[in-house]
Amino acid sequence: MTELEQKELMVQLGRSFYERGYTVGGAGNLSVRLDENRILVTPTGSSLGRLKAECLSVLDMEGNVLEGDKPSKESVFHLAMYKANPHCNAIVHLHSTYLTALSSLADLDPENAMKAFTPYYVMRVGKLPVIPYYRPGAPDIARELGQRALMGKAFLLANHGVVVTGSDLLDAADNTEELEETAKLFFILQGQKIRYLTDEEVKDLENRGK
Ligand SMILES: O=C(O)[C@@H](O)C(=O)COP(=O)(O)O
Ligand SMILES: [Zn+2]
Repeated sequence: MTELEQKELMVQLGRSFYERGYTVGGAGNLSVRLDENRILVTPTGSSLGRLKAECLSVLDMEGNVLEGDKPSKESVFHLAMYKANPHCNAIVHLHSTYLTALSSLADLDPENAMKAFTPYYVMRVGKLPVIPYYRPGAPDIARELGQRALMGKAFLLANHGVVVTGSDLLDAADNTEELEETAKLFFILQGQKIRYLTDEEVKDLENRGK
């Protein structure tokens, strides 16, 4: 995919997230690895519904702006994850409703905020570790995500939202949508007795994915 096509895909994906209610206002940010030395990231304060290809920020791996508008204040954590995990090629950060609700619950299991009760969740994401609360843009988020970037594809930021990775932007978007849908089901099922997948069932799905 050319650089222009990557930019156009980011604009289109941002609009699609916005129009389907996955993001509101100026919340959230997206990024993609352009090559080993550069990433593309959404500008700070921008609505994902109204991105413009020519305004998207191009950064080197040290965070220097090479092109475009002032980058997301979270570009530090995006860069930390790309540096730590060579298989991570795209990142979606959203404050989507059900995942942000989940991130606001007390006493979440820090290793996995949502145990599996559907196979597709295991096949796309698997588990959802929790990063403790830090203010948005804090370098601590970058440190924590950098340390854990090799451990999974998705992370819940306590009292904030979700960070999801993928092999490319569309893969990261599909992982995000599956995760949000699973969180929605989790809340719909509150008060009911959920049959969680057993450890054997989870392992069987994980093995088939290899
Ligand atoms: O929650 C926040 O403030 C940020 O994490 C965010 O979602 C939007 O920040 P920018 O990407 O700098 O607009
Ligand atoms: Zn945020």
